[in-house]
Amino acid sequence: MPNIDFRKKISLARPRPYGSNLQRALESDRGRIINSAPIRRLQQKTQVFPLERNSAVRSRLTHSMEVQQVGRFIVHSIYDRLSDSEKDAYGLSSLERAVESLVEIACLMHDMGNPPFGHCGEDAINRWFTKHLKELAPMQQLLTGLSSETTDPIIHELCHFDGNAQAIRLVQSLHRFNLTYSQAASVLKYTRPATERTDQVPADKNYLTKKVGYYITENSYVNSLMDELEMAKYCRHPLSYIMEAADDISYCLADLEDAVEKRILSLETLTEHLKRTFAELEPDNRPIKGRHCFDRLLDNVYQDAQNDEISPNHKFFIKLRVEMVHPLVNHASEQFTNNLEAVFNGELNRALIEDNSQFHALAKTFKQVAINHVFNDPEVENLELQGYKIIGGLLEEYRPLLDLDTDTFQKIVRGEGRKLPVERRLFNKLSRKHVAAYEIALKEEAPVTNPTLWEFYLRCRLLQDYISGMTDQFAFDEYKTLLVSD
Ligand SMILES: Nc1nc2c(ncn2[C@H]2C[C@H](O)[C@@H](COP(=O)(O)OP(=O)(O)OP(=O)(O)O)O2)c(=O)[nH]1
Ligand SMILES: [Mg+2]
Repeated sequence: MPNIDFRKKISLARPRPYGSNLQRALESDRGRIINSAPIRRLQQKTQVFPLERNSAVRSRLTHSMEVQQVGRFIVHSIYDRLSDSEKDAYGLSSLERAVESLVEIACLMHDMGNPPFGHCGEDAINRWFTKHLKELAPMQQLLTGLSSETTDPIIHELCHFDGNAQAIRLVQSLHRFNLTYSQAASVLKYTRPATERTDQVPADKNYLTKKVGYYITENSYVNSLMDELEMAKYCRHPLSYIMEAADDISYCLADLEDAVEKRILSLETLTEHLKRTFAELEPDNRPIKGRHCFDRLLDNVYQDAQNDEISPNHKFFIKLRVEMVHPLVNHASEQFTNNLEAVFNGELNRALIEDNSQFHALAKTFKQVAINHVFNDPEVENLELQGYKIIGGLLEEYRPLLDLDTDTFQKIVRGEGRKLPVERRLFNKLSRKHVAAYEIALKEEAPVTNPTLWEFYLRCRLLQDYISGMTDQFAFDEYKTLLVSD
């Protein structure tokens, strides 16, 4: 019998403990997240289409609500799969409500740290830092005085901004939500510190560490969380697999629905692309467990939709979702229970639905069609180029703050920057919350021995906090404002 007890992974423990009732503790986690500004900001952040005005097209918020629904469905499906004696044996019997709540809120939170303009926003921040970090005056000085062993990890981290790591930073350092460790761990998809490169990680953990998981500023928080929940190095919390599967299942269909809504694809061309892509991945075109084969299923969905006089597009996706979500959710839950020990230990080195099965091919088909026929649409790419320009342009505008030496910057922080009119005004535009996090981190014990390097690192993080916290529209407006005043 494997040594699995989910009560070790789902508990009341949190940084500042209180209360003794798990359900109440999780209700409080829900309340804090649902009522938080980072969640509200998701309504104006890109899922796929930057600066989208059509509100029928998904934003990060509406996407996250759909992920929440799929996550909940997977939890129910897992519970349906387990017998009472298995639930008892794994410590899951009395935890169904807790698991459901943890997964739902993890799903709602999963993109909380994403910057404006989606993927290209992350990339734009990293491009700017990769290109300019070593040119900034304090960094130039540090590079001449310190060994590369000291500076390389910091440089690596600052050039790898990541939405997932930023979410953990929001939870702990920027908002101090004091969530249960179980809730926070459910969103922690990767547990590689951002100071480490991928080639420093064991090969059997390559998937679990493919992206950075957390920054140095959250290092001690993540260490406590991992200790508390008995998570081994580079391993995950079991519930994060469910959140990840829910995200994968949700967006693979939704991105295509949005593309049809935006008339990037018609139903006819979409159907053809889907058939062709699936045939390349699964040439034998076997029936999907308990259903028709994919081609026939698509034809049926398409024909049915044509009979709808009001909205064939809407009907097409309702039917397609019914046909696809059920098998994919079943598959995710089956993978969860079939690999229970590896999932419990957080060492399953892949996503639940990525197992080279027919279901994996289905999800891959949808994603591939989006990559080949949606993400490269000229309108999308033009908007993304604007996104790059806006993020890069904003960082360039704020660059004077990063070129100051520590003492001069500290003067501005203390309100003594009269002789630095531009820098002082730029500083005043930053969020007070972000500045407070910078000041608090400076007062606490530094995980980096050189105080100048640590201060400069925190200042870069402050700028990344500010830029990544913007919505698409705010970033655009801010860029226009600063450009006009140039
Ligand atoms: N416009 C556009 N959207 C993309 C591209 N690649 C992926 N997407 C969309 C597909 C999904 O709706 C969404 C997934 O975004 P995330 O940033 O959350 O990435 P994912 O969850 O796959 O990875 P991660 O959370 O970083 O492990 O972004 C792209 O090249 N262009
Ligand atoms: Mg994501």
